[in-house]
Amino acid sequence: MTKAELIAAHCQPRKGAEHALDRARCETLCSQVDGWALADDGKSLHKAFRFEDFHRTMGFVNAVAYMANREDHHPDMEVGYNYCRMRWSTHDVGGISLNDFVCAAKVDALLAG
Ligand SMILES: C[C@H](O)[C@H](O)[C@H]1CNC2=NC(N)=NC(=O)C2=N1
Repeated sequence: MTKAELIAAHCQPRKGAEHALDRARCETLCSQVDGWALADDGKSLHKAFRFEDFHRTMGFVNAVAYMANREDHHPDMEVGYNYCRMRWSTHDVGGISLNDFVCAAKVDALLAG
C-alpha cells in the first residue's frame, strides 16, 4: 500500500494473532511513512515529533486524539513541553496490524501542508 492509500484507509476491527503483520511486511509499509521506525522486537511502530512550544504540541496531541477516537485505535504518547513521542501497536493482535500503519500515515497527514 502507498502512503496515500494508507491515509485514505480506515481502521478495521482486528482481533487475533492472525492479523499481526510479519517483519518483512512491516518493513515494506514502514518505507511508506516518513520517520517511523519499527521497535527492535517488531511489535510496535514509533516516531518522535518536536514543536516550537506547548501550545503547538498540545494542538497536535489533541488532533491525534480526535483522529484516534474516530478510528477507535489509540496510540501511546509521551508528551512534554515541545515534544511528543508516539507509539502504535495493536493490543488485540499482540503486535503490529495494518491499523497501526493507517494511523501513522494519518498522523503525518495532520502535519502536512
Ligand atoms: C473495542 C475496541 O475497538 C478495542 O479495544 C480497540 C480500541 N483501541 C485500540 N487501540 C490499540 N492501539 N490497539 C487495540 O487493540 C485497540 N483496540
